[in-house]
Order: sequence, then structure tokens, then C-alpha cells
Amino acid sequence: MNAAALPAFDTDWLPAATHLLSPARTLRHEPFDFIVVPDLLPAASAPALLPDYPHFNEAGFFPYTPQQCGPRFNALVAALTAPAFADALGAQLNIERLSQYPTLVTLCGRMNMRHGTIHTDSRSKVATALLYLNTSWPDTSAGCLRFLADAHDIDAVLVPEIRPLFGTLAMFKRADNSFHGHLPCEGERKVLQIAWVVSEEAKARKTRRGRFSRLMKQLFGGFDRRLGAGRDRNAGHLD
Ligand SMILES: O=C(O)CCC(=O)C(=O)O
Ligand SMILES: [Fe+2]
Repeated sequence: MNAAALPAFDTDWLPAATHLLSPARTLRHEPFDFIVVPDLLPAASAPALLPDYPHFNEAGFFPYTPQQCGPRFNALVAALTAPAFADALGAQLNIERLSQYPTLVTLCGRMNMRHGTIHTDSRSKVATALLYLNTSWPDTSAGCLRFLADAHDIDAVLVPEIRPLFGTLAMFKRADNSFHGHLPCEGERKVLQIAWVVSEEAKARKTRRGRFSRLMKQLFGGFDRRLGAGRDRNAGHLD
């Protein structure tokens, strides 16, 4: 890919947030606030961006560090976490000045069958954005995000399930009923997650926990994988 692809990662275009008004978007305020923008990133930018995405051997989300990524991906993260973009996103979800909250960025490269059980996200999060980065996805429900009306029913979808394809943004305001999850899948699944959290203390705590979890998975990943293998499709977890 030549340098012509790079301007797509200028920090100017995302904060303008015109993509958030894309005719293809889905925006709901009941039973909780969420938005799905299937075309936040142009598909043509994938070949320029993805070589800058780090490789993961472990399954799950782990804290982002600029050192592990290439410059184009770091530029994307900077644009997505910029105050103007956060405020534009927050406004869609009835959150005033989302930029007042610290951001916690985590990356996922792989999943195992344990992931995706139904949950709301923890109270320490104000809002969560998931940007999917997979250039293809099998024609199956496995690994497709579902916003749900019920804590115990993975089929109680509020809108059609969201395929984790490159450039699709799914974001919600965390609430006691912001149920979401996906059917089990195993293997590569690239996702950038931005959580706006209530305090620096919460961010530090979650970052410490995420680093520890990666270390544990480096040591005991096989065990973790086997643990989730037989999970119920309607399983949930607290967090
Ligand atoms: O990977 C996804 O699609 C959802 C991840 C998620 O809900 C979480 O990490 O809290
Ligand atoms: Fe979640």
C-alpha cells in the first residue's frame, strides 16, 4: 500500500463525526442507548492499517500500548480517543461531554469459546465502543455481537446481530440493562475496544488487571481454553 492511503488516518476526519450520521447506522435509545455504524472506516484502508495491528497468541482483550503497534494504528487510536470525537459519540448516546472521562483502550486478536457470555459491562464504565477489524467473517452467527433485551437469552436480539467486519463500530452507554454478548467462537477476531471509565483510579485498576490476565494466559492459556469449551449459549457473567 502506498502513502496515498495514509490521509485516511489524519486525525481531522473522525472528530468531524459525519460518519456517525451515516444512513447505514442504527441508533436506539431503548431499552438502552446504542449505536452501530457499519462504515466508520473505509474498507479500502484495511491494507494500510492492519499490518500495524499487533499479533496476539492469547485470547481476550488486553491493554493497548503504542509501542506494540505501528504508526498508522496509533494515529487511529489517537483520533478515536480525541475529545471532539468522544463528545460527538457521546451526544448520540445521551452522554454529556463524554471527553471528561478517561479512556481505557484494549485490543483483542483472538477469542476462545469462553468469551462473549451475556453481560452489561462493569459500573466503572460510562460507555464502550467496539471497532471491529476483520476483513472477512464466516457466514455464521458465531462471534457476531448481539445487543440484547434479556440477561439470560442470547436470542433476545434488539437489532440484527453485528458481524465483526472491518470498520464497523458498535457503541453503547453502559447501564444495568446494557446486555450484550455473542455466540462462542474460537480463533482470530480483531477488535479495538475503547471504554470511557469513571475515574483514573478505575483505569489504573483495570489496566493492572488486564496485564496480569495476559500474563496468566501466557502461562495457562490452554487451561483457559478448555474451561470455556462447553459453555451454555445463554451463559452470562458479571462485569
Ligand atoms: O468482542 C466483542 O464483540 C464484545 C466484547 C465485550 O463485550 C467486552 O469485552 O466487554
Ligand atoms: Fe462488554
